[in-house]
Amino acid sequence: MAKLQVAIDLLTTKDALELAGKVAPYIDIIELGTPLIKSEGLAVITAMKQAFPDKLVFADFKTADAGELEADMAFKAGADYITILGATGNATIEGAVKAAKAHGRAVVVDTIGVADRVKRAQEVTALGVEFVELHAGLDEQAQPGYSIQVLIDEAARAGVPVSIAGGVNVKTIAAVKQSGVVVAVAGAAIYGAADPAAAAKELREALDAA
Ligand SMILES: O=C([C@H](O)CO)[C@H](O)[C@H](O)COP(=O)(O)O
Repeated sequence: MAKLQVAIDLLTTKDALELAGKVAPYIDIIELGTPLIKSEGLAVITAMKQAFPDKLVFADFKTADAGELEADMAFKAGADYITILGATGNATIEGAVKAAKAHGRAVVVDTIGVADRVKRAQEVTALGVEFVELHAGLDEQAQPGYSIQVLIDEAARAGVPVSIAGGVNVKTIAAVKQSGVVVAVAGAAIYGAADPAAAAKELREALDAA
């Protein structure tokens, strides 16, 4: 069963906790977006895990160096997952995996900036990461002609555990699931909705039905 991850790209702990409270019944993983962590620091991770101990908390660090140190910081704060950039060297990913093993947690590799996402996903899976996020970030999504279909096609041929992030919504989530992902990530489709709880419920139902 594919998991549903809400990406919270809000800027305050208060707003993030409020959103999580609305959508928690429908989601498996709570992602604290990179701007949120930069704005609020490690304390937002601790606050979220304390408020939702039964949810998996995903710290979107997008680490590019000092993998073991940053992963240790995220896990000590309460994160279940940390993201490391796939565009960085293997040593950074291996360091984060070492910290994850020490804490009993997991590393996710984010493919932002990677030219061949499928090849890199296969390479880093061999290093011990939990899954790879095939990701078109907010700036890439804003480019003319962007389509999530490229990520869906890549997921279908990856042959390793992947998630998709970058425009997942109620229209695309069935195709996202059918591509074989282990996690579907939805940010703006939930936090940008007039009724985030209703949006999360609709996504949950569409994901489970696909
Ligand atoms: O990870 C993200 C981005 O880099 C900013 O932190 C987004 O949360 C992720 O791309 C989700 O995107 P949308 O579902 O398209 O909002």
